[in-house]
Amino acid sequence: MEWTRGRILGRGSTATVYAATCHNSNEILAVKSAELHRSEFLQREATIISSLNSPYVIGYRGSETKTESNGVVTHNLLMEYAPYGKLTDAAAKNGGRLDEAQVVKYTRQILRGLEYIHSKGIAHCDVKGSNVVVADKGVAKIADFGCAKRVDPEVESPVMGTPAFMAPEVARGEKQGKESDIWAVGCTVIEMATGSPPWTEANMREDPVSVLYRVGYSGETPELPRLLTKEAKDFLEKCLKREANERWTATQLLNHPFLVTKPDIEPVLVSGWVSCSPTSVTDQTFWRSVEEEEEETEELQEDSRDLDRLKLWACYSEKIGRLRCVGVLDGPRWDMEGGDWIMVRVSCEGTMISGSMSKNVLGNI
Ligand SMILES: Nc1ncnc2c1ncn2[C@@H]1O[C@H](COP(=O)(O)OP(=O)(O)OP(=O)(O)O)[C@@H](O)[C@H]1O
Repeated sequence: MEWTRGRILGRGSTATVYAATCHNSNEILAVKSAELHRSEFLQREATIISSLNSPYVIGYRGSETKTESNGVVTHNLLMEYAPYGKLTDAAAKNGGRLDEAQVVKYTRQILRGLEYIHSKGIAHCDVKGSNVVVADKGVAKIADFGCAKRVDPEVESPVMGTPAFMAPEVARGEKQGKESDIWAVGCTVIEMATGSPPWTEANMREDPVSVLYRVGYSGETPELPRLLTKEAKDFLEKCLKREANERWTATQLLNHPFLVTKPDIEPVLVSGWVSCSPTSVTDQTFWRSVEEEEEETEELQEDSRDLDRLKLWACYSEKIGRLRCVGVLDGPRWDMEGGDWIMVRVSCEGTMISGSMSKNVLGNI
């Protein structure tokens, strides 16, 4: 497919997402790109989303490896473009949090997406507000399948995701599946309703290792936002059961009174949401040359590399290093996206945190 790269829409821990136009159809696309030698997650994501087709999952438009004009070989995942950005942007534009009617609407759409994904035997493994995008007509769609995997109880696979959204069994490194996605839906509802992920007391915000310990071993469940109705709190309790097998499924939750008794509201699409995104291919101010972008990209990449190297590593290396020393963690990937919460992706053979040893290790931190 012939296409032209436009400006940067967003940057994740593994790739950069650009707007692009398709030459044949003039459709605006989102193209997620990574250098080929660092595109393992992107290629996995492409394989997974190419097998999916739902109005509540970001649409697949193709994937390819390409040599750019500067000689760099990139892998590119072409996707449907979501003009209203991330769900967390929607909350930010609404004063930091969404009202309950909006929470209901988006939760319903997220669960419809998850019901479909789960029916295909796939777990998303990183459900959170910043991995849900708002597409045409204000429809929320699940995006970023970089952590997703086929659920197979026979195959041991590393746990992934974002600490504040991890279910207890994931934080302990035991297993990760459809039930863990449901816990993350509960956390995402809290995030939409309050503007912050769960476990965000002042003294916990900066320390993902403490969050992992608390989620995994404290026996606590996240605090339910006081302002929510009784129905909403009951819904959250069904998501946030510490025992994975007691959690409701996506299908059951779609029939919970919190979601069935209220009609969908019309989306409130505040124009400010689209501050950096085109609404049509004729929005020429949006389309800057790739050269301009490349300059900016190089600068930003340099900045983010510095941030990665200096700040994140300095902050966390000591604690994480202690875990790595005992073979608990190997090669974690850190990302500060989503406020103060970092994403953990582990490329080791086993699990991230295993059983009682890590409990002791974490207990010493
Ligand atoms: N289809 C899309 N349409 C519009 N913007 C998008 C789209 N997909 C992603 N983005 C933007 O690009 C950003 C980065 O995308 P994404 O989260 O998929 O990258 P990532 O490298 O996998 O990030 P993460 O660190 O969360 O894994 C998003 O936060 C969002 O702002």
